[in-house]
Amino acid sequence: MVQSAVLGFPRIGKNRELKKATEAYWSGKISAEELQTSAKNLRLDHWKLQKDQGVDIVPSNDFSFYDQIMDHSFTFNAIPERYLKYDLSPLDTYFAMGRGMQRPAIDGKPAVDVPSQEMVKWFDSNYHFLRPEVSDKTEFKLNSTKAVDEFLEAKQANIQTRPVLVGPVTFLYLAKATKESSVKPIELLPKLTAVYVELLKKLVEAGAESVQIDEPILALDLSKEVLDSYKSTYETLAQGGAKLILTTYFGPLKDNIEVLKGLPVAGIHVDVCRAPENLDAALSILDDKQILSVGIVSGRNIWKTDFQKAVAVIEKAIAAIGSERVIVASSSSILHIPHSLTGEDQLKPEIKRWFAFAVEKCAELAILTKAVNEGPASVREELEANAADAKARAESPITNVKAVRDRQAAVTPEMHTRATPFEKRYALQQESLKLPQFPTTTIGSFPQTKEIRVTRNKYVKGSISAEEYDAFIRKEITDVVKFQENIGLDVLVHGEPERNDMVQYFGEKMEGFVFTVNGWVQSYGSRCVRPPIIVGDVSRPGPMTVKESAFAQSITSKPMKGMLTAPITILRWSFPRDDVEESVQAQQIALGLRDEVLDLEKAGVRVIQCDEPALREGLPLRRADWSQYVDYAVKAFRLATGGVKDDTQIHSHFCYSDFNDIFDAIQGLDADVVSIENSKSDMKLMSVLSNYKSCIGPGLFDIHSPRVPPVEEFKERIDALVKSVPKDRLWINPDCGLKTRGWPETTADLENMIVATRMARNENA
Ligand code: MET
Ligand SMILES: [Zn+2]
Repeated sequence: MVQSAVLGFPRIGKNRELKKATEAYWSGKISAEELQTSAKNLRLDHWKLQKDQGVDIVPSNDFSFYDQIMDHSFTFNAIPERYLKYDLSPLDTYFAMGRGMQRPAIDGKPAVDVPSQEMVKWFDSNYHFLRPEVSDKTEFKLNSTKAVDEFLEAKQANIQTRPVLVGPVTFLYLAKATKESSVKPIELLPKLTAVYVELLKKLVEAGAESVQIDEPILALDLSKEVLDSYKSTYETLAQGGAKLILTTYFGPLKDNIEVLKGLPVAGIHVDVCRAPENLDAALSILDDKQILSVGIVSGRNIWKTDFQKAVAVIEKAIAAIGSERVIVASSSSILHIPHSLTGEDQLKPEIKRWFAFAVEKCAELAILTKAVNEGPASVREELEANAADAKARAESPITNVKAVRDRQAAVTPEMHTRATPFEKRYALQQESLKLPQFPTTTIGSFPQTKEIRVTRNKYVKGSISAEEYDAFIRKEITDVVKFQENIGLDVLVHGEPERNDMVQYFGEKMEGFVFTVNGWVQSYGSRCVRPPIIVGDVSRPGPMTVKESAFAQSITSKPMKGMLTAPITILRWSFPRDDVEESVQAQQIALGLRDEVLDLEKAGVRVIQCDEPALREGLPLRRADWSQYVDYAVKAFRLATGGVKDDTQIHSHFCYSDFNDIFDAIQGLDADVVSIENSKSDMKLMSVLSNYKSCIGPGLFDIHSPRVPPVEEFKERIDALVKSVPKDRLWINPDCGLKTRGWPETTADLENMIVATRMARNENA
């Protein structure tokens, strides 16, 4: 009999209960015991929920208070010394690793001041993990029995679970060596694997019938050294006596499949949503007993699974190896999708029927499994309903809008190109904008005060009128403009007070998007996001930002920068469609933005910024796929911005990433000025900066921190930059928008930045 399996369930809870409980604990409102109790209740709820939907194999140890990788660092005692010296409780040590800790001395306990571990994106998802830190001094040992405890907790509730562990090769591959250590993390595999064996033995003793061991790095380009390590590592792991299901996801295994051949594991899981070819690849290397777990229900998007296609794939696996050896599974953990569709009553029924969130995906797994075990007749109604939903979606007018498609068909290469090369048009812009050397600017948003949020909520709820809200926004803009004039910034912004979020704001103004009320997904720790969903062809019915930007420009003689979110960021921070290529969706968004850019220009806005912070994260996992992505991403930006006059200045902005990999792409955008987050990266951008051909503003202060750098520090940074960037190409700005900061530090930061800039101008005139 085929069995169904979920690889990991969203842990934050239907109404973000976990977020609320952990934040309450952090602020001292509830005790550690109360926090543990609510976590335990959530775990139990989630196991029951999955069982109730009919899932056979449900995961345990997929729960985490902060991040699953950090749980492994903690479990295996990869805890950097700096977190141990304060004698914190284990739970507080753990949270300190995740979010840092700063508190004054109290009751004879010393003051604590320790930053968090480094946070990194989980492959190409929007989930973030805390990068493990190891050194030759790391003493791997079992520091926590979380995996065993959670297994037993479920068992006590009469639920047999399959514990999830992140595999040792993936763990060390994602780790970094501590500053003091020169060890290559992967060299520590033998030591770490020995402790995994101990843990596996404990799980077997506790009654675990099999263990899911995740090795997602197998979807990456790997060195021979890493690939070779699989054999010895898994031979050692076999001593643990557990039936291991080696689990891969997020992409094609390609040649990496070879290292799985002959490994002493009970089975292999592959993602056939992202890479259908994984099915044949896996079938070709299994021995005659190994299980194949077929990841056919996507853990990465919110679309209903096409049952007809899915059944055909599963049947193929059954035909090859027999139903006893096939598992029907989610492609990856489903933590990347919202909890459930229940309560999303604002969604039009004709659109809601296209979606399946986590709970609904569990039901899908059960239906598919029944279909292959008992025959299609056993779930006829479900199969028919699913086919009808798919048909309705394919035929829906919103998924194929003629006007949008016609416009796409008429896009010409010239539309991606500014009329005049940078050198020449920049001279014209200088003439018209009359900016000093080292022009100063900000990235767009100013502090989103409580008053702004409260007033916006009132407007959304209808308790104030559109006129009252407009007047409020105008006053906010006026204040921010005056502030910038007073402290002496050169290129001003309107401050973005009208925006809830840089993607949602545009989604709401365009056709083709829908929004959930409760579709939260964990991004990192207790932070959750609620991505818009792209459901149809995207277009822009009318101006989105012109009113605010034109007003802001009308009250100052300084240049006002119009502020837009660029195509890839809108696409990446939404749930994209799965029925149309992402390149097509990016182009649709770009055409809408193009109209906006031209309308801004018409309204007298001479500087326009299109933020593309998500450009880096869209890079495919395999290098061979990069150029195709970069090509359409760059084209989308150029299509959005390429139609302006020579003396209209196009800016772009990048943050949250390591830019080395996309520096050519950034150059390819042909923007006149780019600002790049830089302050946290120890100015490591420096080496590439000198090669940049247009203007560049490396961020001068970290907007995530309330700390205000003194003037001297700003001056040092500017001096360092002047050495690598041509003097007439350097712009001065913060790392990113200021919306999460308060006014006092914003004022102090910007004042110091401007004083230092003036000093630098005097020295470099
Ligand atoms: C994450 S990038 C943010 C850019 C946006 N213009 C802001 O200033 O907030
Ligand atoms: Zn930013």
